[in-house]
Amino acid sequence: MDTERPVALSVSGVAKSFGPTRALRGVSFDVRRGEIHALLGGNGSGKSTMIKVLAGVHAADAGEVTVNGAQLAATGLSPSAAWDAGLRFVHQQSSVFPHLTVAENLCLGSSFTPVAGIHIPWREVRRRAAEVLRRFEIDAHPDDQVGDLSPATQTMVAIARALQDIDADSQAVLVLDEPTASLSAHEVDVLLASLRRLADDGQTIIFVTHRLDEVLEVADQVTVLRDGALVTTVPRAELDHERLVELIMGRSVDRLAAGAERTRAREVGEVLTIAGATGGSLEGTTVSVRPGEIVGIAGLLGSGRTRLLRQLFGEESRPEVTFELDGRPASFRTCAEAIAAGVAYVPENRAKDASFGELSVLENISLPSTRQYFRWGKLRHREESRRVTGLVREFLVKTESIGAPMGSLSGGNQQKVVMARWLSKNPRLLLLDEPSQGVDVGSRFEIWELVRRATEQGTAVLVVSSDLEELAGVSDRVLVLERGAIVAEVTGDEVDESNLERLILECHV
Ligand SMILES: Nc1ncnc2c1ncn2[C@@H]1O[C@H](COP(=O)(O)OP(=O)(O)OP(=O)(O)O)[C@@H](O)[C@H]1O
Repeated sequence: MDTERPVALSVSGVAKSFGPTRALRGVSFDVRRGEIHALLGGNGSGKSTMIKVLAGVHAADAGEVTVNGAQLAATGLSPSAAWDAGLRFVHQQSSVFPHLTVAENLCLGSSFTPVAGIHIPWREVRRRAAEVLRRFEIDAHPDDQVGDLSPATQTMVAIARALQDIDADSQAVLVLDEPTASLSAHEVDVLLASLRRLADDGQTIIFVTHRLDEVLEVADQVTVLRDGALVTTVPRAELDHERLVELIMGRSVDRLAAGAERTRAREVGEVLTIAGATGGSLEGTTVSVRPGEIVGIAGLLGSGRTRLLRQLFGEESRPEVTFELDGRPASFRTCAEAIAAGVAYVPENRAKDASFGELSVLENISLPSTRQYFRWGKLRHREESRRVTGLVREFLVKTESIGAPMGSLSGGNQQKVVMARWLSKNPRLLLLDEPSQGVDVGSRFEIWELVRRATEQGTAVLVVSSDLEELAGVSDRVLVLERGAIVAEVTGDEVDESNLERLILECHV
């Protein structure tokens, strides 16, 4: 990267505390025009806080932000001042309006203002939206309601919305908070290629990610935070995977190698059987999952992966598909029925579907287990606290205390709390949707170790992940889904990243 290029964004001495938590400790770094700058750090290291300070969501306690030469106090930056200075954001929680259509979302976020008086020129709004969708290769229709789209597609719409009016001359700084977290490999490629194109045209981009391969592929510069402090800003060319991990975690960490010592299903019999959901060469067959088995579910976005998990958890029904759990019919009508039968579900959108932001970490972990702490009509607080404290430690949750509200935890730490909640219940069937999303490189391995320990007790696991390296690494078998049907099964040595990628695309044709 050309160090002669002008500095587009300069962050200087930014500090922010939440009570006793020092989320940012005087962080400084520069981002040059036209570069892709990765902002990295472990869970709770301060990345989101930094972005929220830049966006004017949190007032910093100290520091300055200079955007294209205009100096702003980080202590008093408002959202409108950030916008006027040219900062654009796509936050972890999708920057979209779920109840509006794609066209309406794109229209609201653009400089295109319908000017025909009281009549909104819908045809023009839709035409424009269709063009943006095409440009960003988003598989959606202008009239689709955004809330009905998968989280991945919603993220794509949010990105398109932030980027649609930005051209090389506008000198905006685009900040993306984990834009690829729920995207499949193909979508990640599409997005990274678009970002590269934009940067080559002079667009400045900052992005946060836990996927280090992306950083090595696309970033020009890398800034690493640890415990709220700046570790370093370095050119990507000076880094490899191991060095990056060391910078982020402050120690080396084994790459996810869960496949190497996978626990084989030991018990005989089947925990789960699925009938009526097969197609292609598997049409008419029944799929089963044995105790202790980790079965991966692969497929393109919209192939029905999440839907299958939701059906199993009683959140959706499809009459032609039937399940049996331990030999008993298990087409649950409600989540309560599923939980009572020993099913646990960690959904993809944990903030919306699995967390109670106002409730404490303790309550979030204990909720489905509260009954076990009652003796003679009294809640045994001490026993509950002791157990939750142990889980928080085991799951590497970074929190001020177990009484802290869930909403005060960083995204990755909330994910760990949801995992702790369900794994501690020793479920018979564990459903995981993108379990490593937002979890840092140091915690992934440990989380999979905990899942593996559950499988040793006989828990059967169904896992959806867009990260095919991870899926191949952790799964005993992988089922490939296409249009809601299980169309292929990959076993043994065939369970490998490139094989899965090829098969998914072949099944899609
Ligand atoms: N609103 C808040 N109230 C209290 N503490 C907060 C709040 N927001 C963040 N924190 C704390 O500040 C620290 C930094 O959190 P932040 O969300 O910036 O981390 P992060 O690097 O984005 O993590 P992740 O990778 O998990 O998203 C954490 O200890 C977090 O618990």
